[in-house]
Amino acid sequence: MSTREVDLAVGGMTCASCVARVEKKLRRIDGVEASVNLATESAHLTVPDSVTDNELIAAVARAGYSAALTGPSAAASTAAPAQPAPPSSSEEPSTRPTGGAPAAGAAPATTEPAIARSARGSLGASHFVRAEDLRRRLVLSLLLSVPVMAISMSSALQFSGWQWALAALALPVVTWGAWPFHRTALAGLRHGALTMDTLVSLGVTASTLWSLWALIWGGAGEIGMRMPMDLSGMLAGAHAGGHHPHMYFESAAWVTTFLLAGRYAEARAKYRSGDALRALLELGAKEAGRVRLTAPSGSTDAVDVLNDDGAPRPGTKRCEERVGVDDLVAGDLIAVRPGEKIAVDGVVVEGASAVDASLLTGESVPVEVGVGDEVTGGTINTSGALLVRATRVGESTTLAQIGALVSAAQAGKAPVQRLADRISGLFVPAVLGIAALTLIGWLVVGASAQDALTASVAVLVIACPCALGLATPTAILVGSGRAAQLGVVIRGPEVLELTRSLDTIVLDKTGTITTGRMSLDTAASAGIGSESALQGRSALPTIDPLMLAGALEALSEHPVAAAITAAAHKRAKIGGSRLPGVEGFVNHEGRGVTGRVTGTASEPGSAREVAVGRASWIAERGIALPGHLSNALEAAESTGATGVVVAVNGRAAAVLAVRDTVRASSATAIAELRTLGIRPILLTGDNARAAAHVAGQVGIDPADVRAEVLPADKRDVVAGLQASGAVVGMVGDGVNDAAALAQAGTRGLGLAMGSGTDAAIEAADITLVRADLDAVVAAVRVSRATLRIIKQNLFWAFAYNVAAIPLAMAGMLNPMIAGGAMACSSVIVVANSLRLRRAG
Ligand SMILES: Nc1ncnc2c1ncn2[C@@H]1O[C@H](COP(=O)(O)OP(=O)(O)OP(=O)(O)O)[C@@H](O)[C@H]1O
Repeated sequence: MSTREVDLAVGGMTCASCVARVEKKLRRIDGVEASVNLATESAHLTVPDSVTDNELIAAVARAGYSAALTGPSAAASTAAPAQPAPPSSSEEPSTRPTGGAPAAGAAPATTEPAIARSARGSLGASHFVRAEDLRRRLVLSLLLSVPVMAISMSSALQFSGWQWALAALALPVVTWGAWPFHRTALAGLRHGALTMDTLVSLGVTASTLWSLWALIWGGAGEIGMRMPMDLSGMLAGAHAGGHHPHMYFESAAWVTTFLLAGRYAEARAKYRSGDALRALLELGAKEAGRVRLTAPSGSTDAVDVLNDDGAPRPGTKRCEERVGVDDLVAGDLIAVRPGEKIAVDGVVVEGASAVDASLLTGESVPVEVGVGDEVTGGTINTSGALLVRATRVGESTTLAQIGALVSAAQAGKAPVQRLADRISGLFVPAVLGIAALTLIGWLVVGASAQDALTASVAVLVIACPCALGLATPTAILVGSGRAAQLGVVIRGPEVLELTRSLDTIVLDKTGTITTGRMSLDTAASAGIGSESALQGRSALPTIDPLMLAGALEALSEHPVAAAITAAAHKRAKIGGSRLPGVEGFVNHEGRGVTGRVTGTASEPGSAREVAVGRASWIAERGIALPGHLSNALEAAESTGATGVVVAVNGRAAAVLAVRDTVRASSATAIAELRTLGIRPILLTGDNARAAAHVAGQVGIDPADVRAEVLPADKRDVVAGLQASGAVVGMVGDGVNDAAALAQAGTRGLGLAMGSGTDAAIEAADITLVRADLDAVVAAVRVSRATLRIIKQNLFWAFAYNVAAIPLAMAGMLNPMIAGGAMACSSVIVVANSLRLRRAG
């Protein structure tokens, strides 16, 4: 059965039991897997293709909540949201066909750009509107509740007819102020759902109705009557006796006010914790200069206007127009001026410049790009003008994918949270039962109806485990938002849990501890002619091994290869020649490259078998290293360089030393990992001497260096450490690290450098947007802090409910104190989670 993923925005959920209810309804549809998140008000679903979006939306509606589609849908014709799109998406819907049937009527078609747009526009908007609404209700409730409390508590203020004034002041609070609770309670009840709001609404309604009864029929409304209320009376709650039944307007009003305060704090936290994600998405360009080409013949067909490598043909007319990024498609040509942000992921087809990717990767040095180089959306073109052909636009750009990863992390649920959801799903009926038992129990032992009702109202109000529902999501929201701010993208909340027990971190060398940008150290190399010697000659008697190696390495993507090719190109330029051609190129992963280098203009017809790679592999091929080359290799490696051997026609011809620089932050980051109780291990495919040199520079124990490990064996090193009981985190960047990253993820964590290859990022649990080991420390710190906060939050929520219910049953808790204390626990939980904004 083929399935698809769907994301819904779910409106109206207020408590953990709402979450349980929506999940239950969705899961009732055959084959549907649902994960609903209260904090992000969203649902992530895996559904069989046979189930339409409308069925899903209807299921949520049946549970008493609203739903609208926000994420991918296969069926464009059924993808219209159940409610009109929020007014924030003022732009007209995209009209570009997406391959699906056009959406019927005026409903906005959910084309990919439309989704991207709505994700950006509505992110946090609903939280903001909700927070504003709650703020208005809170302010009015507070203004009215203060005099209600003052009059109730001080007999000096109890003027003639004060009871009626009290009722007049309290009624707007318990009706309009508490409306958010009543509304969701009623919506739930229509479908037989008992949620946390049912409890709150019941508590407030019961105390209000009781008070109205007392006022009108019970004699409490008698003009001139006074009703002192002191602290002991409040604490004694149900036992505060008197000639007339008590009124509880002040309780109802303050319960509402406290709860509104808690909900307001929560809505604000949700809005603010989305800030980091909004900031990330804001990084993207909003507009771009799209270039339309017209051939002299008037044709605009690609074949007529573009040459083979995608650059405009000479003589074509260019016309540039400013368009929104949502209107771009892959294949569009985009002009990027100096200082402008690049709007898409693409390939440079014309021009050269330096691109500043610091926003995305934290790498402060701009990278030189020229024709054929890839550029990433969100980076800034600093110097020259570029013409870029878009390869990925909108949702598929690197930037959008990072954003999607962050929101997926926020929408997923940690195992601890599932537990909290399940518990609260059972909690409501249990509490209603306890409240009923309390009422009956007190009546049976002969208490007055007033005492019995007060105790049972206290149970209802105290039991609302709103704090329980907030404990995990708020911590994850704030924690993963904070992590994103620090350049750490966490794939899912379960990842947070894993960092707790992390005790070993395996660090790849090239590109992780070092920058991964290598250059040839000509002084340390041997067997290649010096440049000054070359300049005087027109043609070489025998072609230089560096040129042969450079020609071959031009076809490899390894950092070592890039360094050799760059040096060979430079030398070719000086000599006024070009790199020779190559046939039969083979890449031997983690070892080197081989191929046949064909003749140059000066030596037509000659061809040489060339191998470039690590010395041990060259030796395995039966090629011995003469003494002077062997000395050169040793000398280069002992200073931390990577030495590779060039063999021509079965004989070692040269040793090339390439050098990489250790990242400035690596040593301090490794020291900090140690203070976090994590043992750093260096894992590299490079030679043992270079590895030991780097380990010495950054402070890794020589015993913890694993060098000359082939890519396939890197996984085994991680597995071996795991077998010895270690919980391993692996940090890597290359394709050769992907398997080890995935292995680490089975019982620990895989962390990929954001500057690394897609394969590494795909395999990792955490992506470090900042190419710095500092980010690893930040990831561990934030994750540990988040987990600690989740546990504290759960403790507060549980301890509070468990301890308070018996008190309320015993009639020792006045409903007002119960409501206040409960709101406090929600505020404690939210405030506790907000502490994560400074974590890391
Ligand atoms: N294209 C290549 N040209 C020359 N030598 C190569 C090439 N590819 C690999 N090698 C040799 O094999 C060694 C191991 O390569 P591998 O890709 O496994 O690790 P690495 O990238 O150097 O280091 P790390 O494992 O720290 O990322 C390199 O140090 C180099 O000596």
